[in-house]
Amino acid sequence: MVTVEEATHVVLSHLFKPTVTKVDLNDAVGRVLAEAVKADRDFPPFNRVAMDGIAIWYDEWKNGKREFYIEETQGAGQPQKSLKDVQNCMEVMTGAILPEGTDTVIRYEDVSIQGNVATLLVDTIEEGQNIHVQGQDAERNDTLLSPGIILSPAEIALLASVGIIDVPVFSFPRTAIISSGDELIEVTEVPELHQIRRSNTYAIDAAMKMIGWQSTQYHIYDQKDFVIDSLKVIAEDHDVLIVSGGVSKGKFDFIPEALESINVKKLFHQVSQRPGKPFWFGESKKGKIVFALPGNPVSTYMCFYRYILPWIWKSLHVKKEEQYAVLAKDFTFQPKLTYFLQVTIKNEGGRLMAYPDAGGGSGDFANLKNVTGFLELPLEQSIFKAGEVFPYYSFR
Ligand SMILES: Nc1nc2c(c(=O)[nH]1)N[C@H]1C(S)=C(S)[C@@H](COP(=O)(O)OP(=O)(O)OC[C@H]3O[C@@H](n4cnc5c(N)ncnc54)[C@H](O)[C@@H]3O)O[C@H]1N2
Ligand code: MOO
Ligand SMILES: [Mg+2]
Repeated sequence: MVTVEEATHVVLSHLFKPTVTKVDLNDAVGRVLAEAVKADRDFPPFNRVAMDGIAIWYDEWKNGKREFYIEETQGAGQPQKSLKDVQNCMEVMTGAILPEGTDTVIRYEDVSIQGNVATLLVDTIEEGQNIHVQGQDAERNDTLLSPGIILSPAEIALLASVGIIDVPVFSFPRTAIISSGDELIEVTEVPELHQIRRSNTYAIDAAMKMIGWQSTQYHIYDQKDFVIDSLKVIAEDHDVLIVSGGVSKGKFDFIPEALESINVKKLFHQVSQRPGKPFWFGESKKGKIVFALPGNPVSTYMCFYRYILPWIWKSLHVKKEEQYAVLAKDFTFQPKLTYFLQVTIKNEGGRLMAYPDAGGGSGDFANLKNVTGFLELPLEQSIFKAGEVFPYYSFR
């Protein structure tokens, strides 16, 4: 048996090496950027007029000039124009390149225009005002985005602006989610009294889909040879196997043995945690990773969030901050195990308060809909006081 810390260390030392693939910019949100992106031009690429109005040469105003003859208009999308006489002005529109021979923009609200003459209505202006200066936000060749960023709408805008339509992203591993157990039937079937519809693989698949990770689902029955043959075949076509069930002490819990018989080396079996103690983890000679999660639905679910999610993020070079929350009510847990306490998070005055809602054990997956995640309560402690801060893992 290993501790949660040891298990975490082992899991995070056996990462998947992602390949780089290209996705269309329109499909890239939520994906993980695989290469650095540099500015192809300055940001902004020219001195950009930031207000609709007139552009003047500031020194003229400084020398007392308040009325300016309007030479012409510089619109957005027009090549740069030139002020012929510094005593004059040019009408300018937001988004236009600042005309040559001008250095200051005055808003329409601050001038009165009669015929071709603009007269200032304000007493003070500042040199260079209302201009978004070339290179102010970033310079050409500056690194705008680094690999390992999860692309949000903000990054999509940057990619668009530098002309990247085929976005290099890390690909997820080819992943199989495998349920095991003779009691489990298809969602579409009507169960006999002793049967239940399988739900774990759907939950895991859904959790994966939320981050853009696709998988294929399989089911295997509790016959040893069938388990061995099935796992062998499935392992051929996948980089990662996530198995649910069949890893404990039961007569029909063949998964660990079957995995070792197909040369998946056990890296640990059993973690001093609740739920999810029978968790088995291994790697094949070909570098295929196997997470064999305990079948109780809450165990499967929590092990996914506690181990597999951090594992995939680290594999894809994504840096995720650890989250913490404040226990909102006293709680006691005596066994010498790390306890994953289901909680509902409420933001109270900027503090994340975690309200315990432990549910009815690791078979009670109906409780998962009531909570937002879990607190990790350390093994060496058994009395947990309101106000103490613990690592928080979110389901949402
Ligand atoms: N003698 C012992 N018995 C058990 C121990 C132990 O240490 N000694 N550990 C218990 C713990 S903790 C857990 S967790 C379970 C883990 O069992 P398995 O991984 O072998 O899982 P199964 O036996 O196949 O199933 C357990 C339970 O979960 C239900 N299940 C499984 N898969 C699904 C699914 N896809 N959808 C919905 N429900 C599923 C299954 O029907 C069982 O009720 O072992 C304890 N026993
Ligand atoms: O881990 Mo078992 O996970 O308590 O049911
Ligand atoms: Mg079992």
